[in-house]
Amino acid sequence: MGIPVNEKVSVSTGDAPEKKPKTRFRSFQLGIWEVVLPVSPGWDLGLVTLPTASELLDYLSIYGLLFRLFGDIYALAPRQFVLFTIFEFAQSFEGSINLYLNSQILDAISSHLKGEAVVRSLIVRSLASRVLLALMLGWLRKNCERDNQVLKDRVKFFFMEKSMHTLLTLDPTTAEDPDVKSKMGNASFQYDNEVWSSFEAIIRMATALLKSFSQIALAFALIRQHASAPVFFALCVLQPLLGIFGYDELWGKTHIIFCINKAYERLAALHGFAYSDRYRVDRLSDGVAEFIEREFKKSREELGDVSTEDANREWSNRQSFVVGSFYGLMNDFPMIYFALRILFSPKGITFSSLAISQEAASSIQWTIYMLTYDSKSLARQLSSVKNVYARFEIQNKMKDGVLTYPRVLDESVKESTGMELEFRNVSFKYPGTTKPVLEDLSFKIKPGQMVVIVGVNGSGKSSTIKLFNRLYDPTEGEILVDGLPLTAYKLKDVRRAMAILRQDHDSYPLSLRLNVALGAPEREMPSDEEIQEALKAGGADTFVEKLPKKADTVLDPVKLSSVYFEGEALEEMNTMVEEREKITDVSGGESQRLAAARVFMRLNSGGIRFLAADEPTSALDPEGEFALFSRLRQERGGKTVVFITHRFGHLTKYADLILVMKDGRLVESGNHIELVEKDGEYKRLHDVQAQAFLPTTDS
Ligand SMILES: Nc1ncnc2c1ncn2[C@@H]1O[C@H](COP(=O)(O)OP(=O)(O)OP(=O)(O)O)[C@@H](O)[C@H]1O
Repeated sequence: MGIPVNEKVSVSTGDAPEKKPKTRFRSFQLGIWEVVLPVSPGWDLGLVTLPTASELLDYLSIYGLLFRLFGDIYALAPRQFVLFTIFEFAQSFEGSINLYLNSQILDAISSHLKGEAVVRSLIVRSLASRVLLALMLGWLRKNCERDNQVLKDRVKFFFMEKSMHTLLTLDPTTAEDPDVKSKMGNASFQYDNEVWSSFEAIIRMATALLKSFSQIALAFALIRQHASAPVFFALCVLQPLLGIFGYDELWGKTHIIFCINKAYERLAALHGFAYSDRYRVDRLSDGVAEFIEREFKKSREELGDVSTEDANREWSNRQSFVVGSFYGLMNDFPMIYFALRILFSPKGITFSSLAISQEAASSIQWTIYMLTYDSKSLARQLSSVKNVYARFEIQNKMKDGVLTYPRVLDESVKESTGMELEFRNVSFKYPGTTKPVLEDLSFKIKPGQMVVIVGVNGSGKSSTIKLFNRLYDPTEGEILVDGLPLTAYKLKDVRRAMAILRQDHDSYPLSLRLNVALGAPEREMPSDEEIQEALKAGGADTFVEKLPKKADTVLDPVKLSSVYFEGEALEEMNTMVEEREKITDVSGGESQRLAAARVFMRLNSGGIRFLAADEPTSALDPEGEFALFSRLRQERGGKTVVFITHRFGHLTKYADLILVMKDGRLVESGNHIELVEKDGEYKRLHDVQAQAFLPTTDS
């Protein structure tokens, strides 16, 4: 292991230096790359790093998890679990049985070569046993396949469902916590089965160990009469053992590789620009293509003959040829030893002892390699299992209330008049930020009122709406709903009584029908008529009608196809994939109409006492905007309604209350007439809009 040139050692400060132990890094230059590696507190042996005491303790706690893991998997499919484990362990004896049978055949061949009598039945029995064993294991393997698949899928979906449940119930503050984020990880639907991979790796390691030990034990039993056997074994394991100390590859280590050659970076960027579909139109305009070619040539010249070999290979190239040759020669030590024995002391060496020793020794070599390679990945996989289980323990930071909502204490009051909402000196900062986005906000919205919140960009309007349904809790102050603290109610109940059309709405990667049906998630699938009604109310019916699959269109289908193209069928196959996985583009306005349809579905499902619409018309044409506002206003009956809009001309004249926000504060409140008379922020915003419609005085 050579010490790299240009090595620098640095210490990371991290985000919270007082909490995390500081990591030391070493960095050095390899060709056009800078490689940064953490300096491990353990003893770095090249291929493996011996763990520190605290890491050892950590491993022990991880191994405690195995009982839970095995218990859970057993409970999911007891029969399949038992079959899988028995089969895997049974396979580990295959090697030793074969070794034993081989030794019998080799002994017979050896006797034959020495001109001694051969026991034919022994050879036949050994050969037949080998064939029988291969057939039996093949048959078992085939029959276990289905059971293994069942076990694997049950494990996959069990942990997937549990992880999804955690994810779906996280409040935004908890979800944004870096620790929670790292526990949740990035899941891929098709390939993510980390728990199964870990389980398989554990079993694989255990069976490999068993296999090697049984082979070694048998080999010793078979050749123990030869004094040379222990020396021979020692030579066989020398190579892999020394390999642990001397093997020095970059890929097995934690590292970052940065490119530090500006010309190479520019070449990569220009190449990306030339190949990306995204810039096709730009490339064709204004002579951009020639510019790219010219710059590419210039950067190529600037790069010169500097090696652009990847960093992993550059790393390996550093090893001296003497060390490399020595490791190569170590592979042949056993053979060299036998050759020398034949030259100087041939007594006791037989043909079969040589072959059996060689076979057992290669098994030891393989086990050592496997243990060194797999132990690292096993530790990683076990810590990912630990992560999976830690996910299920994540507690939401936001505490749920206990009161049901609505509080129908008086049975005579059946009809809802809407929700009463009061902010008392509310201030709010987003988690992880220092600047309050809302400051000392106090207002009261009476049941059934129609309220419009106005203010310039960034004044805090959307943040206020996020506090209404407890996406976040205020950092200071209190919000009351129907006279009681919002935090006292069951979150689910309060959210169920609200319909919110958010500004940053999105279309879901599901069919348009489901996009709308999700407005009323408690219900069974709504009928076609109900979906149509909601689409119509949201103004989305016309564009949905024009789509070939109408409400069954999936805007952005999940890509599960995998294709390998070769030869003439290429074009047709391309078309087949495109047809199946075609993305249906909708405009911003159409997507907004779809979100509105979802909210109408929610309103139609009943029980809604509060409706908020945060700039629901920003992408709509004026006609669409007017129609949507009119339909939303019609929904007022029995509800408190809050609108946020920059184009408030349609609305403020109907509003019972207008809240004017600026820099996170409430600067004015009242109705349209009162606020115009006040001649303040509202009047200013109002006049800017009115100005656009006045005749221009320019000549
Ligand atoms: N998730 C977030 N994390 C941190 N800061 C945020 C977050 N969302 C909004 N902000 C900040 O909070 C402030 C108020 O934003 P908010 O969206 O509430 O304003 P707004 O009045 O609705 O603006 P607009 O009219 O542009 O929609 C802004 O400075 C914004 O950058």
